[in-house]
Amino acid sequence: MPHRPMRGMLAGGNPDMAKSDNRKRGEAPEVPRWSNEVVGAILICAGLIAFLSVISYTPRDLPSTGLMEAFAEPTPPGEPTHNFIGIVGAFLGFAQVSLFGAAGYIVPVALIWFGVAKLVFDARLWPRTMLGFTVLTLSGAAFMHALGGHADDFTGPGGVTGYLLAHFIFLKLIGKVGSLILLGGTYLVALILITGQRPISFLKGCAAIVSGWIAAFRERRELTNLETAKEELRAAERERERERRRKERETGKVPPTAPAVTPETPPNSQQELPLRETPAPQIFDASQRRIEAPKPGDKPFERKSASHLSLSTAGFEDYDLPGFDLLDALPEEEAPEANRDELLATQRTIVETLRAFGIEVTPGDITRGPTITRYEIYPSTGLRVSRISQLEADLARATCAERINILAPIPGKDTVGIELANSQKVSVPLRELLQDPEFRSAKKKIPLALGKDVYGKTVIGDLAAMPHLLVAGATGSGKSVCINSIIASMLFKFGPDELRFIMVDPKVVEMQMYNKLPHLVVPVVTDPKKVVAALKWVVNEMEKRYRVFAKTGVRNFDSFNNRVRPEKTETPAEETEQDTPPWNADEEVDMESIESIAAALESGELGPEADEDELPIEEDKIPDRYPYIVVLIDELADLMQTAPADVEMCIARIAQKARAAGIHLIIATQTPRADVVTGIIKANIPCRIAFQVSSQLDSRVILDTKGADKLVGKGDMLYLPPGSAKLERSQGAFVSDEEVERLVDHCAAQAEPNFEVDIQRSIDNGGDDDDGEEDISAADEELIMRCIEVARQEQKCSTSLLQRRLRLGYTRAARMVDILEARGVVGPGDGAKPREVYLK
Ligand SMILES: Nc1ncnc2c1ncn2[C@@H]1O[C@H](COP(=O)(O)OP(=O)(O)OP(=O)(O)O)[C@@H](O)[C@H]1O
Repeated sequence: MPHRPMRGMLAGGNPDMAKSDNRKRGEAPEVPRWSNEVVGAILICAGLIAFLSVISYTPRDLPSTGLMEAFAEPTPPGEPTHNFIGIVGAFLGFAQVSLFGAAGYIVPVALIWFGVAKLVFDARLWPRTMLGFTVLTLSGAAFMHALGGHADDFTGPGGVTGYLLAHFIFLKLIGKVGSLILLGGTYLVALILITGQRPISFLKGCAAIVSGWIAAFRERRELTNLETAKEELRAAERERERERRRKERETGKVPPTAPAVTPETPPNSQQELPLRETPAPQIFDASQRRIEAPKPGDKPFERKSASHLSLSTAGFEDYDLPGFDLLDALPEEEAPEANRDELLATQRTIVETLRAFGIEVTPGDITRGPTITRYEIYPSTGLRVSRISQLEADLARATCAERINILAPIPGKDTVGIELANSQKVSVPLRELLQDPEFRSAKKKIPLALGKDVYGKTVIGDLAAMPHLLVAGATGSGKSVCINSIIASMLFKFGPDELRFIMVDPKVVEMQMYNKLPHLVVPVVTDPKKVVAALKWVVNEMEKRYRVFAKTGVRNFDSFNNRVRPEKTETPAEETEQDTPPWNADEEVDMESIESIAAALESGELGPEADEDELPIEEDKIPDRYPYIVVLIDELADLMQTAPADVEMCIARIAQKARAAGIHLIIATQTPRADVVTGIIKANIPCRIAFQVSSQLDSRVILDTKGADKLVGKGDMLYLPPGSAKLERSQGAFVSDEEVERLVDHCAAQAEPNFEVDIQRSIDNGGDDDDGEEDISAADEELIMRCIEVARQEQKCSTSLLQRRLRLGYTRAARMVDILEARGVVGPGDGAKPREVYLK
């Protein structure tokens, strides 16, 4: 019944109130009474007369005699009356205007309002509405007077009423501003009482309508532009076709009588756009295994011969690398094959949904990976691929997918990919990846079995090339499993003499099972306060390695380990250096590490270059080979809470320079916030793995782009390989805790944990290699003297000052400052301020 709300509004200002009013009157049907209609008609007529009188009122229509003389304006003789209602209208208009001023218009509106209510809706004259109109008229008149400022003149814009109310009450009591606020408010309240409408909702509604119009207008304009562009494209194609046929006719290929066929396409329709010629779609099931089972006792890697390792195997000669048997056997049964009909049905749904939105596409290949299936589509010519991405939510609804990811386009391809999670996931056991020839390839120095991509290709990273890795994802997304696979990958290839771990685990639970590993340099570090010390030790170790490289004339870790070693007992070192090339001539030249060492020498990182004696590396202390050092940090957030500046600085220093020294960092976090994974850390760790995160913002923190928020969890990951901007989506390798335990037990049975007591002490002491003044060499002593001289001259001392003046590396300069403090030459540190010098 359309009249009900209107009736409610007219009668009581509120439709609900009108209804309740009806209910109160009982169940009997309401019979309109003739008196209501008569009263209604009279009120409407009176209202119209009053309204027309007031809108056409002019004082020139008033008679300029008698009482009216004071109010009338002179009229040229013979001029007709202006008022629509004649002389009566002139008087009526005068009455309304002089009584209520500008608010005089409200009176006829009220009369018409009540008239319509009575006549059309048979409503009662609801007292609240009458009260509303009265308040509206009075407050309107008083407001106009207060606004007009005619303090003692009742011919002002508020009429007599406005004058009396405003002048004698409001302006006197609350001044002009107060009156305007109060009267304006009262006016608004009266309007709400009458109409039952809330002005804010009303304005909001209006704004929504206007913004809807604007959006529709924009969309129409965009569509028009698109159609114009397409039409131009089609015209150009037609023109080319005509030209081609003309040429063919001229060269005689087509008989001149043959009619020239022009592909006429009706304009303005996406559907009629030429669809591209595309290869026939195919279905690939990449989730199936293609690896043959290894023979019992097979290993991914065999230990290198003792002769090759020279002296480096001390204590680990009999170390036996783990074999495949330590991992669970791959299930005999293959994963269920993809259901072709189901895949084709989903593809049809995708194509039809897009078509329903006016986007014409051709279906392409379907690839079923272990976790997701990728449906490729070929967009028609001239279609903006971003239009497909905009329909993400609609495609998710149509395919009933929980999460959907649209690659528009698939990097390196001319198709758009729509990725949907499989109803049945196929796990990727670590063993399957280790059996892959790529894992055993000699090209990868530190192979890491990461997972399998949607095309079934194994994703094997090389930590030596990365050279550092950031792994991030929400809790439960598969991070720990990934870290375990990474550690296991390394354990399968390296003995404790070839690779050592420093594991940092502030959460205490994740890495405890590795405490037995003979590969550990020190037991798993769990105290966040000691982590900085451990990292500082790594920085020192890195710088020490660089000094050794400089001393032996090699450029990097590989050259050092593969160099021809001097016969210590027979040949003096100098002669050997002359006789043998410093590095293997067949090796590729690593310009980066050369530059890195040159820069390190330049900046004094490797100690003052002029004086060879100052290098605290003695020939007989140079080891035969260095092991890789892999620093694993599980939960960066905990460390960043304890000592953000130190941790960030150490990570940045290691990340910048450690590659050529054979030191690599793997950092994991479940808190991908910008204050944890800071810009400095990200800039230095370009290689990343992201597991599922909760928001696009988190994804951007890890990968600098969205995508990780669209992952489906449990090992579904995005991998940003080194030197590439192309993210690879894959299913992470799965290794169970039992498998890891078996692997660790195997390694532990081969060799005792060989913790470095000195390093542990250094970490306990705060990260310096030298614990105290006792270890200061003669060369150091001379340097200390030079530092004291600088401090005395400058009457201030800081690490950066010593770095600058004596061309020292940071660690060395910081150590000098500590020694000067211990000797009482300089005062204690005070933030960034230089220290006080006691020696005057
Ligand atoms: N690659 C994978 N394949 C199959 N299932 C996986 C994989 N990775 C993880 N899962 C499943 O997800 C669960 C959670 O994984 P995981 O413990 O690695 O998460 P997490 O991100 O480390 O969480 P937390 O930070 O709480 O430790 C595992 O118990 C396992 O069932």
